[in-house]
Amino acid sequence: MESFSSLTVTQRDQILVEQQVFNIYETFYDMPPRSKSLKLELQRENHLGYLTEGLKQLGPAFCVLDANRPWICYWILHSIALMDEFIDPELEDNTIDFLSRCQDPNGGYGGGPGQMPHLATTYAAVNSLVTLGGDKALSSINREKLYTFLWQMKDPSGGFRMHDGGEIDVRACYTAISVASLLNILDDDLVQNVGNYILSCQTYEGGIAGEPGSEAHGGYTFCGLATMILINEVDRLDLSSLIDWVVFRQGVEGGFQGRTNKLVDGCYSFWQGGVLALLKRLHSTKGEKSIPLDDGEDSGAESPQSTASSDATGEEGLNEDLSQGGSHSEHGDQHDASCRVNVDNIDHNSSKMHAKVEPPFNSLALQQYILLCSQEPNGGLRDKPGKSRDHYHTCYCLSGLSVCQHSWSEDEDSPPSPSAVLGPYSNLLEPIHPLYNVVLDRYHEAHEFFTRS
Ligand SMILES: CC(C)=CCC/C(C)=C/CC/C(C)=C/COP(=O)(O)OP(=O)(O)O
Ligand SMILES: [Zn+2]
Repeated sequence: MESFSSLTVTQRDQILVEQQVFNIYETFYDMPPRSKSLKLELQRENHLGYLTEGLKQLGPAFCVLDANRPWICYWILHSIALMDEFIDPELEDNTIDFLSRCQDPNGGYGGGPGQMPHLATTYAAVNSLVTLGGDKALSSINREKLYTFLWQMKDPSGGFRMHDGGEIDVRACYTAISVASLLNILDDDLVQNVGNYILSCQTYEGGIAGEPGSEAHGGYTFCGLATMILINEVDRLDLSSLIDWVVFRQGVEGGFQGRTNKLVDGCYSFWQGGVLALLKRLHSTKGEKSIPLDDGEDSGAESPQSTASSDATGEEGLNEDLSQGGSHSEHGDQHDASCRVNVDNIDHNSSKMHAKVEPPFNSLALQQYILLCSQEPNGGLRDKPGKSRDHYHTCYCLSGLSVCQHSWSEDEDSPPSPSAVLGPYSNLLEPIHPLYNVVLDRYHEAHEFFTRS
């Protein structure tokens, strides 16, 4: 990690970088000989073409039985939004109508029209509509019925089921809490005991598993950490071992693996990179509020819990407390409200607002993996060379790229410095809200809409 951290990638170094990555692939994965036409440039036009074609296929002519169509909408729409592009108004209207037909009359969204509502497709549909933005999309969500659906999915143990009679896991907790937070319908009843469930899934390795007793995995670690932040109970996790676990998931190729001893994969650029972005924001927020980090001295600062409760509705953007999501006061007694977060592994020097924070992983090496190994020059992104592109990997590779570019700026209100962006500066994507993975300005619009309506 040390020698990777000291790498600087300039135009002059580009050929060396390509050689390095492809030597690794030839050696370890027996990939085809290195291509001469590799570029560190994001192939925006080609990605846009691939994504727009995919969205058109969801229209009335779509006849394949598929239980994932709101996901396909989200992966495509979010990827397009990350590139600061828009779809044409007719396609937008068709997409809103299509998602409305996936909405169950009793609340929540199914995988297609007439299918039973499911938490994962509900999350995907809501994020899609937030990404489209505008009154028609946002007001198409029946929030009252959606709340009823979320409540029906709540298990007496505290966790959530993915669907009626379905499995209880960390994904279900995240999708339920994320949707409720984004739509401003999160309350103490939904939050009750979720924290205990997530806590029971943190493993001896430090990452979070899908269910108690399973193996820590990047996807679930993102879901678990984001949920704990949204319900304002993040201090209950062992954040020190969590960050250790996630930074050691970056491989020599620059990409992240999802779990110990598995291959790197482009989609973990977001699941693992997003965890690091959340921890960074959490740390900055705590720094801004002078919460003691590691010295054991009482600064007289408010506890994270009391701070978040008082801020619950009035905050804005990434400078807001990441735990703005809901009402938490009744459950504050479930854990020690004065407990201190041991986040000293994140950055020893950043108790000051806007202190420069170096990423605790090699951000340029990850961008290099995304651009050189995951990017298909003809459009779309993939797990790794030798695999085919798909909309899921396109979405999460681009989300991970955005997180790399934006999350470690000195001043979060200004664009990142060119040194944070690998390749031409035109590679810069839109910033996201890391708790929901929607583009930040779309989040702001939705936040404003659901606060007033
Ligand atoms: C919001 C939401 C629904 C999030 C889902 C999070 C997510 C990606 C969970 C991971 C699921 C999982 C165990 C994959 C392992 O697949 P694998 O064995 O094929 O891959 P691996 O070898 O990389 O572990
Ligand atoms: Zn993947």
